[in-house]
Amino acid sequence: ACSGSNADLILPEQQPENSGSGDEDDSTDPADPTPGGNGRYLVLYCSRTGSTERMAQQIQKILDCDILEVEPQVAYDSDYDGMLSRAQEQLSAIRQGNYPAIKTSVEDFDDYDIVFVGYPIWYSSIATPMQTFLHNHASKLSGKRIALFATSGSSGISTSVDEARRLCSGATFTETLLLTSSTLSQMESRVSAWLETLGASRENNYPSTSMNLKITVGNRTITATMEDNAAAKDFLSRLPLEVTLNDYNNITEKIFYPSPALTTTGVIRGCAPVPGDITIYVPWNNVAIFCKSWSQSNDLIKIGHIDADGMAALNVPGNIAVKFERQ
Ligand SMILES: Cc1cc2nc3c(=O)[nH]c(=O)nc-3n(C[C@H](O)[C@H](O)[C@H](O)COP(=O)(O)O)c2cc1C
Repeated sequence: ACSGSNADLILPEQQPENSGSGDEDDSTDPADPTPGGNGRYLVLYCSRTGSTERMAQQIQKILDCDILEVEPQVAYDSDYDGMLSRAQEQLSAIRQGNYPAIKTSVEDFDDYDIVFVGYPIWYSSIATPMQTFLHNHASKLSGKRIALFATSGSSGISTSVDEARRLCSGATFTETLLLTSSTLSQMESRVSAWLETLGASRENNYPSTSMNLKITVGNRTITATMEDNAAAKDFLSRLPLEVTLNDYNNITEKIFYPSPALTTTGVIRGCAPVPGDITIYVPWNNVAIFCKSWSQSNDLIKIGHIDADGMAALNVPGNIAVKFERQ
């Protein structure tokens, strides 16, 4: 038999149901926090021995955003074996729908566009306090982008991603980041690279009240003002965004399909579009920027309007590559 070079791996990752391959990032196709302003980002984490906490602090340091620890009602066991059996009991209770109590709750997530959610992997699952938090806040997290990050001995993250998706079915999930015991030392570079991939930066960490868009079309920059509704806010939360606008209906509209579709839940419908209106055509989930006026439709939601003479840059035939950014 091979001599076990992995013999010192900790126990839990040997669980039969876990074939986690370790430290690769699993891409998914996608209050009352401590002071620091009402930024676009919130970092939530739970951590028993500090690894996930260090990762959370690293994210917070780069983004200069709010951070909040999710704490169990009853403190973690300092005894490792004791913690293993308690975790197993709690995980099986959760399977029966009984979530262990936690101390932490958040009033709402209105100020945040991306909520970072970090946890240690326990038996391939999300550590139990975070499972409770996600369960308790599922409806409040609906429509938010959630960026999962985790630490583990060596297990993969995919089982826990599936759990999070089940717990918060109304949220959208970004690419994730996992650090295992063998990659923890690369925390700084891995976290920075990940945040870059997500388009999360300190510069973007400002209140989501700015409704102004900058749109780059070739070498022209035009601007737009967004509506104050959930669909427009969802659009703003996706920025920066580079897309190709296609002609529709003989250049009546310039359209593209956001993926995933923008939220339209609870947003008042109905619009008689005029040139410059940025809308969502609800049956198809496409964004349509109107170049010409069109008749009133209850399937349209207005999410913004191109300012001043900006439409001159868009009202041209053919496909146009554009970049939307916050102003
Ligand atoms: C109850 C429990 C279960 C664990 N299960 C696993 C596991 O299934 N796979 C794994 O690789 N590591 C497992 N670990 C190790 C932790 O995931 C790892 O040490 C993690 O980095 C701890 O994060 P923390 O310092 O933020 O608490 C487990 C640890 C505990 C306490």
